[in-house]
Amino acid sequence: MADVGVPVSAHRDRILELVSPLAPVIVALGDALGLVCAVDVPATISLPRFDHAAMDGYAVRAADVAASPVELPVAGVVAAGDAAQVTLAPGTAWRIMTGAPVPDGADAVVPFEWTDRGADRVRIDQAVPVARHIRRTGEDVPEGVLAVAAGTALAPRHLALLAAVGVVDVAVHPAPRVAVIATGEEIAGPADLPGHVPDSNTVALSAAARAAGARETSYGPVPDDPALLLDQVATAAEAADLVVTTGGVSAGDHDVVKAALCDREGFWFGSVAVKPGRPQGCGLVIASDGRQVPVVALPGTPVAAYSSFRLFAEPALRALAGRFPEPTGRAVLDAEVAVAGDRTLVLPAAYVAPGRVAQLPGHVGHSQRLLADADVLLVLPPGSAPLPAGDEVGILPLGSGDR
Ligand SMILES: Nc1nc2c(c(=O)[nH]1)N[C@H]1C(S)=C(S)[C@@H](COP(=O)(O)OP(=O)(O)OC[C@H]3O[C@@H](n4cnc5c(N)ncnc54)[C@H](O)[C@@H]3O)O[C@H]1N2
Ligand code: MOO
Repeated sequence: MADVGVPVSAHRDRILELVSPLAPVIVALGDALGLVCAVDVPATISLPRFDHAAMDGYAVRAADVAASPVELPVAGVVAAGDAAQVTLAPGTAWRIMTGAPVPDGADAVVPFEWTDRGADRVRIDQAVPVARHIRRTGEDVPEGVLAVAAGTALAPRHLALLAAVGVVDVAVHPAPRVAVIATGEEIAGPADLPGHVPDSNTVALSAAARAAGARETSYGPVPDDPALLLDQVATAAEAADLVVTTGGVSAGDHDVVKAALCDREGFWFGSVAVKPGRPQGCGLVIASDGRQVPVVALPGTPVAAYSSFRLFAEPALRALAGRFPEPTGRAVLDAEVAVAGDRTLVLPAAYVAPGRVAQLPGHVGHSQRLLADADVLLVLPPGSAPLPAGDEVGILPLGSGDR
């Protein structure tokens, strides 16, 4: 009887042990989207940078307008961008624009709507409390205080905050470089030969790598020649942080990846208790600059290749990019689902309502059609009893367009 294999989590952990976050690089904010901040970043200037008006109106002393309506002489106009710091004499007002520095001595801004908008003198119809419509220096983020913490995956809102606190570049873990190598005589040979199979794995895994935030390069496909495969892996490792192969890992006479790498120190090939995707492998090769480059060897069967990429290669990419831990998606089953005995079962499913999923009908093991139609992959742990409707299960989201 076939070996059931090691649990999915054990194989993922074996791969994660081969991986550590890539050394930080400094990039301009404009190039940092999606990358993970490698260090705590403090504010280099306060936000706001100076006390400024939050409304167009008149800067006053609140005490001078307490008995409104009152009329005050207008000393002049301050606009956003004015460099000179002006002073408010008691019993006067400065006409002030949103974003302009508040004159020394002023402690409130009266919006235009509560005045007659006068130029030389202004009638103020309503009293304002001290501090009204003034944004104080550093009230959002004081200079020197943490703005974005190490480990943050930089989204547009983080980049905006960093820019606002005077940061122009940031130390990040770079996007990992992934090399994808498909294998197999039927993939590598001339397309017009009978028996040729289009290389869908290179397309799928390159795109999945990009969707996971990596930069991908594809090599091959490589025919069933172990020496050629070793060459290609070595070439790929020179310019990659992770090498992913597909095919050639099971028990056939021409299983080229296994044949080329299984005797290498530190490589493991064997069965993982998951359906699809049982035959798997992993290990490290050394690049000429001394870098240890992890190799994740996935099965060739296209649905198994894709789901195994999500289960085993994507966590490695996240770890290289400094992202921990893996987010775990959950959804509720809308209908009963049979499980796979002693293996984890990965099944294409669709949302029937927000947060509720159902297995796609017509599942026949390795359907690329169902994978394309699905919204999520259910990840159902080993077990014997079917999972009833209403159970919460783990999912790998597939998304619309981003996965
Ligand atoms: N005697 C056994 N046979 C098989 C076992 C086993 O345990 N004992 N495992 C089966 C399972 S499960 C899987 S999954 C496959 C995996 O085999 P390989 O990783 O060696 O993959 P290949 O044999 O190279 O290809 C399998 C299948 O996928 C097609 N393929 C491969 N690469 C691509 C590609 N780039 N694009 C599109 N399609 C691809 C290939 O033509 C084959 O049809 O082994 C089972 N056998
Ligand atoms: O385990 Mo394989 O990937 O099912 O066919």
